[in-house]
Amino acid sequence: MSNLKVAIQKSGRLSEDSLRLFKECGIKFNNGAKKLKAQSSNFPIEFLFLRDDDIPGYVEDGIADIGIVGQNVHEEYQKQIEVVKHLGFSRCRLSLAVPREEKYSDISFFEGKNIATSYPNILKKFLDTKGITAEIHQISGSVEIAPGIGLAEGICDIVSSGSTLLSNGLKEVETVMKSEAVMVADSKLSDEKRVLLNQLIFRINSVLEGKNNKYVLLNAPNDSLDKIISLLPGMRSPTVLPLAQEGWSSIHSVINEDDFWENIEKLREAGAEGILVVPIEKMIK
Ligand SMILES: Nc1ncnc2c1ncn2[C@@H]1O[C@H](COP(=O)(O)OP(=O)(O)OP(=O)(O)O)[C@@H](O)[C@H]1O
Ligand SMILES: O=P(O)(O)OC[C@H]1O[C@H](OP(=O)(O)OP(=O)(O)O)[C@H](O)[C@@H]1O
Ligand SMILES: [Mg+2]
Repeated sequence: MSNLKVAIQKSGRLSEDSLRLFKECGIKFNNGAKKLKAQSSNFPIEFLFLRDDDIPGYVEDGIADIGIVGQNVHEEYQKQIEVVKHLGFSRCRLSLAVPREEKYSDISFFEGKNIATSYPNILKKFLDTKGITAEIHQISGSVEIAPGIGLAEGICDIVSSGSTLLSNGLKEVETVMKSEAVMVADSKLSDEKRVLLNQLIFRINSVLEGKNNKYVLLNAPNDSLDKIISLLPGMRSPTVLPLAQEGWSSIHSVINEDDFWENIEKLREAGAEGILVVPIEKMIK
C-alpha cells in the first residue's frame, strides 16, 4: 500500500501542535532531531519536515499529498490545493500596523505609502478592495523592524498577543485576515490516498470533538432530575444512576465546554452538587 505523504513545518509556530495532533490520532512515529523524513510504524503515513512557505507548492506538485499550514500562507501562495480541515491551532491575524506616534484615522492613511510585508498578494488584494494604492515592499522576515529603519511607513504582518508590535513601537490599525492552521490536500489525490486521508480526518475529528467537549458527572436530588437533564442533554441523553443514599442520583453527560460555563450556575441552582468535569480523549458522535 502506498504512503500518504504529509508535509509539516520543520520548526516554528505550527510544528509542535501539528506533531501533537498526529500523536493524539494514535499515529506513531519517531521524529528524532534533524530528521527531515519519518515513517509511521502503525499507519501508512510518511512525514516530510519542511519550511512552511514551501508546503503549498509541494502539495500542488504532488511531492506531498497533504500538508499543514496557516491560512495566511495558503492564501498568499494561491496554489491549486484544497483546504480539507480547519485545525483550530496557531490562531493569529494578519494586520496592518504603523508607528505608535502616527495619527491614524482610517485606511486612507496608506494611500501612496510604503508598506513592508511577507504577504504581498494578500495585502494587494486587501488594498484593492479598499481602493488604496500603496507601494508594497516584500521582505521575508523581521517585518516589524521596517518602519524603524526607514524602509516603510507601515507594515502588514502576523499578530497574536501584540507584544512584538509593542516592543517595536508599532500599533495595530487594521485586521486584514484571521488565520488558523489548516490541513491542505493535493486535489488530484488517487482513490487509494483519498481513503487514507478520510481515515485520518475521521481520527482528527474525533480528537478535536473530544477537546471541545467535557464529560460531566454530578449528584442531584431526584426531584431536580428533569431540570438537570434539560441543561445536560448529552449525546443522546444523560446516564442516570441511583446513589446509595435514597432520593439522590448521579448524572453523567457530555457537554460543550462553552455551554458548561454558561450553565454551571443553573445546574447549582437546580440542586446539582459534587460536580466533576473530566477531559475526553476522543469523541465519535
Ligand atoms: N505569534 C503567533 N501566534 C500564533 N500563530 C502564529 C504566530 N506567528 C505565526 N503564526 C502562524 O504560524 C505560521 C508559522 O509561523 P512561523 O513564525 O513559525 O513561520 P516562519 O518563521 O515563516 O517559519 P518557516 O521557518 O517554516 O518558514 C504562520 O504562517 C501563522 O499562520
Ligand atoms: O503578536 P505576537 O504574539 O508578538 O506574535 C507575532 C509574532 O510572532 C511571529 O513571529 P515568531 O515569534 O514566530 O518569530 P519569527 O519572526 O522568527 O517567525 C510573527 O512573525 C510575529 O512577529
Ligand atoms: Mg515561513
